[in-house]
Amino acid sequence: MPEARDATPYDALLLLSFGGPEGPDDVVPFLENVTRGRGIPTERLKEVGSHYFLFGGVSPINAQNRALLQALREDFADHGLDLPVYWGNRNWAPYLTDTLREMTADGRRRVLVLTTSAYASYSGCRQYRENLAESLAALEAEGLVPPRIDKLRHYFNHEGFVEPMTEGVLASLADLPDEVRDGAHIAFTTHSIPTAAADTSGPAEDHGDGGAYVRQHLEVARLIADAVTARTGVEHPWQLVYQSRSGAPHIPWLEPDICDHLEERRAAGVPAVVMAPIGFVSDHMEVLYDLDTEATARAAELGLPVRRSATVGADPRFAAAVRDLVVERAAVERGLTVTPCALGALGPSHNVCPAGCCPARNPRPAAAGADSPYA
Ligand SMILES: CC1=C(CCC(=O)O)c2cc3nc(cc4[nH]c(cc5[nH]c(cc1n2)c(C)c5CCC(=O)O)c(CCC(=O)O)c4C)C(CCC(=O)O)=C3C
Ligand SMILES: [Fe+2]
Repeated sequence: MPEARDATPYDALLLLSFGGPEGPDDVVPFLENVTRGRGIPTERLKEVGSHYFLFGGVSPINAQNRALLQALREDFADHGLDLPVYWGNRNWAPYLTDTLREMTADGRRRVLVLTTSAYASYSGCRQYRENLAESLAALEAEGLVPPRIDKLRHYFNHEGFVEPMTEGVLASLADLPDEVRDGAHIAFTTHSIPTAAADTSGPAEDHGDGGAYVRQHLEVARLIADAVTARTGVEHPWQLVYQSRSGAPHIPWLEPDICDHLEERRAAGVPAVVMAPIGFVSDHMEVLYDLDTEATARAAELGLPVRRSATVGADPRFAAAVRDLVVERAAVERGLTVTPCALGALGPSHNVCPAGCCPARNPRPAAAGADSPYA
């Protein structure tokens, strides 16, 4: 980790997230924003809308991003890192374009972006880069000169991301009844995506066989499982499984689904399961509905004790990891040699997405990468 608390040449950090509805009237317009031009069946949209209505039309994601924003500001202030932090979303207020307009008005010229997605994939990386390009184009059309934008590298294997989740799994195991704890299976979960998108995730050399998306998740699962064994002396069997599938049924998505997996593990005689949502940065709707509501009800029907472990959310260790990533990248941009933090075997992810990284089905301009039309 570079010692200097120096973010030069950057003059701001932008937290870029998904956004979510904040009341019943927001749900339908929010879903329209999410699904514009993506061909999601109406039935699926009604179903997902009902998940939000079950929680009063409020997604927890915005409150969680506000908490993360606060944790980042506190961490930066406590460690003498003088860098303002802004927040903008893809699908709901505060909208990315509005935030970038404000940053331009504040005189920010060199911005670093943190997305609330730790892994490579079209949905978790390039789509955010496309959103940035759209917003930059919109501001230019207003006659403004927006800042130059870079994106932080994927942080799935950063210790400040892995450690709080390891602790979460340990807490879930401790919370299980004594007689089933040592035999518990760990189901690491992430968002299902089309297998075609998984196979082309990450840079071209990672394509095929689930791509960088599956490989990065398998690595985080292994790191957590090994750390759990190191702490408890018990080797828990584990598997990477998927959740929150959408899209048309005839298109293959990553499987198995968590609910089918619970059923299959139950039939195999597993006494308990910890569901660890390593694919997500906070306890948003995917976690509260798909795991805490749907999968937990399925487990109850099966008579299978389950616990769901915590995501990193606004954990101070995650905020410290972001500071580390900012200082590291700033040093790289200044031409210094750094030792990036990366647990496990995959090594630190690239700083700049190469051309052809997580390609879109319908190519659109994307900022903050080697193929960016912006400086
Ligand atoms: C990889 C991935 C992440 C993790 C990385 C990241 O965090 O970015 C993620 C996160 C999230 N996804 C979210 C919500 C939704 N995702 C949808 C649809 C889709 N997600 C996809 C992938 C991902 N999604 C895909 C391939 C689709 C199909 C349509 C398309 O190709 O775009 C839909 C439409 C309805 C449906 O079909 O489910 C909704 C409402 C929320 C907000 C939750 C809240 O409100 O608390 C969050 C954090
Ligand atoms: Fe999603």
